[in-house]
Amino acid sequence: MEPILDIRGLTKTYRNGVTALDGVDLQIRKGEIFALLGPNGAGKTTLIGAICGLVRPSGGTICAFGEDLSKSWRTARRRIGLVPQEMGLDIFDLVERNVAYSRGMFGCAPDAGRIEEVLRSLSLWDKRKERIKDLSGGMKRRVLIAKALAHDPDLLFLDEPTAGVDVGLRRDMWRQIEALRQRGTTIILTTHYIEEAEEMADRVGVISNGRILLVDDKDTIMARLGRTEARFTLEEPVTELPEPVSGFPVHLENEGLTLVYRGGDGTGRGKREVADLTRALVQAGIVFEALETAESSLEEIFVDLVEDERREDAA
Ligand SMILES: Nc1ncnc2c1ncn2[C@@H]1O[C@H](COP(=O)(O)OP(=O)(O)OP(=O)(O)O)[C@@H](O)[C@H]1O
Repeated sequence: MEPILDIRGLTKTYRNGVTALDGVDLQIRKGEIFALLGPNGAGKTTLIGAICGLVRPSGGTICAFGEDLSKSWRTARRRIGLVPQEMGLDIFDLVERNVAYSRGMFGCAPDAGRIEEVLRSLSLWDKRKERIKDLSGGMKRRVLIAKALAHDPDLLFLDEPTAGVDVGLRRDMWRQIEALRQRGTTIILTTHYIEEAEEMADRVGVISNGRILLVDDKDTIMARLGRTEARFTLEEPVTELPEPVSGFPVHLENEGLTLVYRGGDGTGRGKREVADLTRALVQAGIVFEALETAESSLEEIFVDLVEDERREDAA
């Protein structure tokens, strides 16, 4: 299937010489939720800005809906929505009028029903006659989201939409995203809340230093890079590990009182090895009082990947 968004060799060097994008290749599938993860300054906002026409790329191509954006900018823009990180609202305007105006900006005919639907879904209906300046920070954020949805975009960008918002708004947000997914909207979001990416995204991309380090199905990433950690609290301190215990990926901590296993690959091998290790400990006469196990999260995978890349860059 042809991707809804096809980015090839995209580069961006700002006037101050900072290279924010360094040869980005990325294909987004129609209808998916794609989470773009990366540390501060990785290039996420620049990438979104380049696609949404806010940042002029230095090189490379962006095709959206099968057309080169540099040639068919106007038509593509109508089908793209953006919830930016920064507020850019006319604070003296009324909520409803501002959201309706946004729809018109994209060349769409007025549709009071759609505006009502959007406002209601974001709990803004009761505030529709208020001036934006009189709203709380979270409510202003809802207006930004409403503006991005007012023209029914096929491709929606959410640049850290839930940063600094309360739990209620975050829940509304994710409900809204789920409803958009049902309608077939393609969504690209950047987030620092990795548990949200874990929960919602179909695919995950990791960007660091303007380069895409990895793109894959979320489940594949978890399976390929996931790790199991098991910590055995021993009854007596141990100085040396006998065979076959020493054959497992284990080490001692806490002056020999804790035996730590780290291994597996997220396919269940880790859990099987921990079961084998438990038997090996019993056979070796090493008594343990407690056992804690944990599977690594997307967050740990992400941190490991970015740290690996930093080490490689430093070498
Ligand atoms: N207008 C600009 N002029 C010069 N440099 C810029 C500009 N905008 C961004 N940069 C630089 O480009 C790099 C990428 O920034 P960008 O905002 O795209 O990262 P980000 O991944 O969105 O970061 P964050 O998570 O902090 O929002 C950073 O080094 C940043 O300082």
